[in-house]
Amino acid sequence: MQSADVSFQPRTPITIKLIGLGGCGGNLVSTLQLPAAQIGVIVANTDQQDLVGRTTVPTRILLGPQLTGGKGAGGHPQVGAEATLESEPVLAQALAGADLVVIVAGMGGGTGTGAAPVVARLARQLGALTLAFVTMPFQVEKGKRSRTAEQGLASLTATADAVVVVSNQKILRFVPPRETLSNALTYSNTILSAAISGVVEQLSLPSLMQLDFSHVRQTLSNAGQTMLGIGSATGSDAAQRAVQMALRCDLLEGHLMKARRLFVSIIGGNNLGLHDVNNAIAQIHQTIDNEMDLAIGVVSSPHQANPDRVRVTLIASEVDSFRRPAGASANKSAPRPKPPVQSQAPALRKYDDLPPFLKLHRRGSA
Ligand SMILES: Nc1nc2c(ncn2[C@@H]2O[C@H](COP(=O)(O)OP(=O)(O)OP(=O)(O)O)[C@@H](O)[C@H]2O)c(=O)[nH]1
Repeated sequence: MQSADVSFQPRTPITIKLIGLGGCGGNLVSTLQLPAAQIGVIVANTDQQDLVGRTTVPTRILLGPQLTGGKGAGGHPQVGAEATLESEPVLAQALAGADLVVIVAGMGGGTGTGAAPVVARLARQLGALTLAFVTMPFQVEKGKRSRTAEQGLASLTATADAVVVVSNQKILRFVPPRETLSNALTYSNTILSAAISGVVEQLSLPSLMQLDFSHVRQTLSNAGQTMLGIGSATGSDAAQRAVQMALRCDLLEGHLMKARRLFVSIIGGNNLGLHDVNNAIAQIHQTIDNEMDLAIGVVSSPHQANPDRVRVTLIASEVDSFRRPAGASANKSAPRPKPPVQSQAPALRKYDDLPPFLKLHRRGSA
């Protein structure tokens, strides 16, 4: 069993800019609880009313005032994209100096879908590692909205470094039949918020383990569409159980064993136990392929309300998803995955610490 050396390490601070696009993106970034001093939060929308009325984020950008007059994109991504191009100089100013740009948007409408690829291209041109967190629509929104969302996702995947997708429809499968649509949205927002803060907090707080930004950049740049796993637990072996949850997460689309790059964020409170973290990291090494490029970060967050809670976010990228020059073979350089290893770590004893959407699913499927 491999173990990890866990000790306090200094880290060069990086500049992070988080930008929420359209209604969904604006909602999400406005409600995230983040160590604000280190992170520049921006919301941008074609809808002036939304910008004025629904967020208190200080940096608000009206996209395409000449084109749309602040009246929204009317569900047309082409309008969202053109409005964003019109506002590119303002956006460039807001994003300047960022090492990491995190884009948040809902795919399927006009603004987020059209703006996200334009902002991703701009952020990369400015030299930032560019990650996008997006929702895909519910089936009830089907038809044009779904097609719009698929096209938007394809275009975003071609421009951002890495894209984390949370499908509203998939979340609905974990929600009891009588639950309201707005509660389903809350579940989806909880997952997205957990994933975003897992990355942003990890990279903005002092590190307990050596993880420099250049390694994160190497792991996530040109990663394409990724897999997401999240876990959360409290108690004496919280880190181990949270890691187990993330490794087995129902949200993971694809096979973790086929992943070639893996970013793992472990965030605890003031009571984070070093032996627990050490065992959790050993567990990750046991589960994944030795050839995988692995970037693990561990931080203890003073902002966390419960000092016993440990949160884990895992972003994995399969070799088939990497963006590569046309004509290059996907599997040529990929080492063969080793067969799954039977974990020697203790099995999950209870699911009480899981976020409710996963808890419901586990119970329902047991
Ligand atoms: N999880 C989650 N999804 C949302 C939320 N709001 C909207 N969505 C999803 O995101 C998609 C796009 O909606 P919006 O973000 O409101 O659209 P927009 O980008 O502002 O586009 P326009 O209104 O046409 O300018 C919707 O089809 C929903 O599936 C939210 O608060 N949470």
